[in-house]
Amino acid sequence: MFDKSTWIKLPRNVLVGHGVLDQLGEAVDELYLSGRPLVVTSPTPNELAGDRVTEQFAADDPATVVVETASFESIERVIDTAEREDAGYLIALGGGKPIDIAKMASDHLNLGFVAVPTAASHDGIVSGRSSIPEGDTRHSVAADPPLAVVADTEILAKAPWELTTAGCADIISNYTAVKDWRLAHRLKNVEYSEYAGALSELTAEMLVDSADSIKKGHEESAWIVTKALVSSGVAMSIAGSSRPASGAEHLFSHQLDRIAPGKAIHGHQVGVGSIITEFLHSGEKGQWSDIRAALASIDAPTTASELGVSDQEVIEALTTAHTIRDRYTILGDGITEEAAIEVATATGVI
Ligand SMILES: NC(=O)C1=CN([C@@H]2O[C@H](COP(=O)(O)OP(=O)(O)OC[C@H]3O[C@@H](n4cnc5c(N)ncnc54)[C@H](OP(=O)(O)O)[C@@H]3O)[C@@H](O)[C@H]2O)C=CC1
Ligand SMILES: O=C(CO)COP(=O)(O)O
Ligand SMILES: [Zn+2]
Repeated sequence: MFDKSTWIKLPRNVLVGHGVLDQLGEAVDELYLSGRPLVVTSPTPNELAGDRVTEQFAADDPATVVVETASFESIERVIDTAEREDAGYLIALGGGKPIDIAKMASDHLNLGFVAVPTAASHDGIVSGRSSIPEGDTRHSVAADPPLAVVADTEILAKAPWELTTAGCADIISNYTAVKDWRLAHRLKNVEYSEYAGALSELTAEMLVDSADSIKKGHEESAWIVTKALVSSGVAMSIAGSSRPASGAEHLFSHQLDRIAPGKAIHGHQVGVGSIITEFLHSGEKGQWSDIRAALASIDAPTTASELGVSDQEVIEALTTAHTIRDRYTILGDGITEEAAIEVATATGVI
């Protein structure tokens, strides 16, 4: 008997381009949401665009909640505020932090949400996953993706350049994420989607091919990167997991978040992780130097010192990354300190 089935959840409206923030109200109207919107944002995005968002919903008496950390406490706060303010739907305005928090809160509340990214810093903008740290672990939780995404390249282009290069690096890391996924499929029978894997790789390839056009101060860069982030998020939605965009390079990054908190941003850490894990996959003659060159060409860090972390922190993150979650990768059940030092040295990361 044929017993396969799939359920792919995707946004209904995706607007990317110059000035599209002013079409947010129109994009939301088309979703037939009702009631009062609750804007979930963080301090800087709220200052930059909070008023431009709320004024489009003036007739519906919008409320705002400002969160500062990506944590389960922040999610609780948003849930409490939404209940107290009797919100009908949520609008996430900001980087990955408010978007992930709104995604989880809306899932809990059974309310729709709309994403308005102010930084092209990672591919969680569109995905049906939230990534929240808790103690010694990190939860990648399934949660419905946004009903609409409104990504204004004028705003994204004015965000700190590092946030855009982080988004590029998050996409470049798809190469190794897909290798890890295929490995886990072969060795551990993890379910693999050819379509999601191919889309994820194609997204990375297209970004690398456009690397010459990705330059500080050019709105075109925000356009290229945001389209790639959307495409990568769609790959995750098709897969029903973050596997197409998160392998051992992400485990390494999640560990660095714990070992050296606040020193480097997500996309930059996964980029450096990708150089290392590509070397582990394919050895000295593999494509690790192509990944390093692609990262360098868009101004993303390629070494521990450019990340602002110590060599020892890199080694600790590499040797412990496999413990952070149950996700089989090229790190297997862990690599030794000697192996970590060797690969980090051979790739010039330390
Ligand atoms: N769901 C998923 O699939 C994924 C989720 N993530 C998660 O996303 C988070 C990382 O995303 P990231 O975007 O870096 O995190 P943040 O939302 O913390 O944003 C990074 C920084 O940029 C600031 N910022 C945002 N927009 C602008 C702007 N336009 N101009 C100036 N500053 C701005 C923020 O300000 P302020 O401090 O005021 O907020 C913050 O300091 C992590 O929690 C990570 O786990 C990452 C990848 C994928
Ligand atoms: O960062 C991500 C994809 O780029 C999400 O991955 P995680 O599931 O590892 O949090
Ligand atoms: Zn990522």
